[in-house]
Amino acid sequence: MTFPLLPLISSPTETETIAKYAVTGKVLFPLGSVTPSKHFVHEYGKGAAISVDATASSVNVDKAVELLNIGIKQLFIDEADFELLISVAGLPSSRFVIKCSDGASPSPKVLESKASLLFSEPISDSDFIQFSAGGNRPVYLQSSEFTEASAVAAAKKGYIPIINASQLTTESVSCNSNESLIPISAVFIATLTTDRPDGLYTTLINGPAPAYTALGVVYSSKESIAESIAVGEGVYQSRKRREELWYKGKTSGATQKLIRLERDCDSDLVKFTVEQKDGTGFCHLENNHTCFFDGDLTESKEATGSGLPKLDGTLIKRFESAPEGSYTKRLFNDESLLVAKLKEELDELIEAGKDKNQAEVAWEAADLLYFVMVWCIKNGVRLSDIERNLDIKSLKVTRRKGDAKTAYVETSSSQPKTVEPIVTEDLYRMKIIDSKTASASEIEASLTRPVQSTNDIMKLVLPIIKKVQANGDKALLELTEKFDGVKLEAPVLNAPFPEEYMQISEDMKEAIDISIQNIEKFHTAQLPQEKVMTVETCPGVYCSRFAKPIENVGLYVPGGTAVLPSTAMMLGVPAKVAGCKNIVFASPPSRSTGRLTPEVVYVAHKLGVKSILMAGGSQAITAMAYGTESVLKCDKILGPGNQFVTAAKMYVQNDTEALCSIDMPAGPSEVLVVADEEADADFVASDLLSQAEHGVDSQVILIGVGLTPKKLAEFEEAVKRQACVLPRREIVHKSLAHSYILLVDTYEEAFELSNKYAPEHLILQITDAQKYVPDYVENAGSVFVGALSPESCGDYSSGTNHTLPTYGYARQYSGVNTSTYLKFITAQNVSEEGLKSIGKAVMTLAAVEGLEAHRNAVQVRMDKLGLL
Ligand SMILES: NC(=O)c1ccc[n+]([C@@H]2O[C@H](COP(=O)([O-])OP(=O)(O)OC[C@H]3O[C@@H](n4cnc5c(N)ncnc54)[C@H](O)[C@@H]3O)[C@@H](O)[C@H]2O)c1
Ligand SMILES: N[C@H](CO)Cc1c[nH]c[nH+]1
Repeated sequence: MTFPLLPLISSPTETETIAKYAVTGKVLFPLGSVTPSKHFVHEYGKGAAISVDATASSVNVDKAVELLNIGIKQLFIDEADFELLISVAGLPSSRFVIKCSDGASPSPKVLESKASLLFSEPISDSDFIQFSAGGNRPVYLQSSEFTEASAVAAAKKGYIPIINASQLTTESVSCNSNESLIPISAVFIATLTTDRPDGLYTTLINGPAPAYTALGVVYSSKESIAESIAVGEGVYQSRKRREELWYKGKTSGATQKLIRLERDCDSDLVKFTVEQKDGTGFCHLENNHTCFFDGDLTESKEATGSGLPKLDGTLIKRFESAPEGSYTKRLFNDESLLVAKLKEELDELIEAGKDKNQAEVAWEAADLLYFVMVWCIKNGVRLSDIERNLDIKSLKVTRRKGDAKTAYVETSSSQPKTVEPIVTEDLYRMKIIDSKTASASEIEASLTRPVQSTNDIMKLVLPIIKKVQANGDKALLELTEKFDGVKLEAPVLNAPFPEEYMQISEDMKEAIDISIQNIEKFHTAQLPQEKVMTVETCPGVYCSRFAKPIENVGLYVPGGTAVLPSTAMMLGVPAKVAGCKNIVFASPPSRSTGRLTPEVVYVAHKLGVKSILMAGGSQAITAMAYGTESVLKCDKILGPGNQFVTAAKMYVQNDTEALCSIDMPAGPSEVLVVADEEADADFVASDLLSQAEHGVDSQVILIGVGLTPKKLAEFEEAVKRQACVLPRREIVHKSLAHSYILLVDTYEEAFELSNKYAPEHLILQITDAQKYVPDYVENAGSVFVGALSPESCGDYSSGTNHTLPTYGYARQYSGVNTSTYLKFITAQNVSEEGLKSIGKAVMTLAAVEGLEAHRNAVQVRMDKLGLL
């Protein structure tokens, strides 16, 4: 446990005060005094953890993220802000201290979280035990009226008192010249216990970062601890002479600077972190830095620890006085040599990794780290500085994308071009590309979907396909357990489906019924107008075409990150309208219930589905394509899904053994919204977000036509405002990171870009939107015309289908429709008159192809009829 006191320091500029109380390991600044900057914690922390008190004025999500991202350990907030910052924005609760209202218990949500608590009055002992979760959760007590007695009493009870630094002193009780000040040593000592007969505290002495070497074990008394804090040095208690304090190094010169003071979990062991005076060790044996070392006569006292800390210690000595002619000295003096070595070693490390040779990677990494450390020491940076930066970075709550800068990206013609990585810290910001100033390649890159490497996915999917082909139902059960965490007895649920599997509310039934009705109406209208379409192409030649449903269809209803009963309707209704004989659903069971989504089962029941395969991903597609003991082999597989689903669909449609076709590659959802100055920012934002929330690989594009900067800002603000309160904001944040706003001057330009992108959904929130449809739309899965036509209507209830081509396939594919479930068969009936009309033409063409039997098939008939 750390020091049982948190000093409140009025400003980060009070560097002396911070240094004085850094022994506690933590400081608290008021929000108003903090101007966040990249190196804030490094510059102002003096090695202590910095927290910020924002209870006086509430913080918004952006500010909280900014503070946490620069390495602020904890943010003190009012309980009223818990909902927005933690429940809604999803920031990690462990990074907050919640100020609870006087006299009221913290809400159950707060108590279920990992947040620390702050009270302004002591609470009852039983509440303390409950709220602190038996001592696991830090509980702070803040009061401007603390006296030494009340601060000590609070610390003894287990609180961490927060006391203004102006009320504190590092002087010991006996020397405290100002009695109104509270000695921090008194608070620390009050919490200690000991079961030693001499009343002393066993004390562990540790070196500082980066080695944190245990130097030795000594003993402390209350007096020695108070004195150590007062003089800022290592002072301990001599066991032989109780009246004497042991000022470490007083005679030998091996003094210690006190860095940090802590106690262990049951407060009977004290830990001092100290820095030995340069060139000295702790152990009485001359060449030993620490007592836990065999020592040898050549060992230098400073080069402590092993690995990087040892290298750090050695290099700093070499930097100060490297022997002439040593390689390290040469490196320190010859910068171009050092830079060349850094690059050379990095290349060698990369090469070693390509060969997957572990011993060689470790070897080369050690070389590289050596040169990196030389570079850092030359620039005045120690290993402990680097480690501190790593620790600060580990406190970030949002990260940059981590893409390499363009100069470091290997480009090959097969790779889509990328634009500069998005390096904004803003959570819900889309990158803006102004077509007037952006290069053609930047515009093109903004219209490029996140790359999905088919090869990489195929490597994962192929073993699954093979497994299901070889082991059928057994493989399905294993894979469902592996990927969906559900252990099933059997992989298929056959109709009639048990009532208990479709328990849904009346409201839900009504919503499904209305939607099915509309989808059915629209898809029935798509059936061929006549049963048989016949054309007399020339006298006596009757050509006709009629449609027949595909007999067995397998419909995939996604169920990974969201349950999509709407997709069950979109796929099932047209199958029923087309007249498919056997309709099979496949959908992964829910992790939490281990069952199918009841709404999906209800839809299946309403549409007369034959069976439901309780599996997802590529295993479900394989089972439907090839069939298993209990899964019917399907002639066509339809439905959207993630990359594993899409990859498996692509595979089976190319395998003649499967004899199976697919609807289209329908992958991650996407939308392109065209909006002008008249558009309602809230409508536009809601449409963008409704697709961004589908999955992290979803992409949304906004094309702004003739927007003023004010309007653009309104759009951005609306996106941010709506996004931060969405339950799936984590997904939204990730998909917005590869989404763009493109600015153009004219509607024509907007449609040109949109047609190039070929979006799954195109939403037109522009003046007179209907005027542009259909003439301006060349490529799109489905179009939503006008401000009052949100895409959600098409997703669920208007009647159009939501299974649509993504990834630019709208250039050549249509969305799912009734004819997707039909095959069209042609027929002809040729009369004598017909043979007269075309017989000679057929014979002439057959002859030129050298296909005599073809020619003869006409000739024998015409001969018998006497037509030749
Ligand atoms: N284009 C459209 O018309 C349309 C319509 C609706 C949904 N969608 C899209 O469908 C997708 C649904 O994806 P989803 O993931 O939520 O559900 P999903 O049902 O497609 O995939 C979930 C399955 O993936 C498999 N899986 C997960 N991790 C795996 C791994 N590491 N290796 C192998 N298999 C693994 C599991 O079997 C799991 O059951 C989303 O991208 C959404 O945007 C598209
Ligand atoms: N927008 C998705 C098609 O890309 C379909 C869907 C289902 N549920 C909600 N939306």
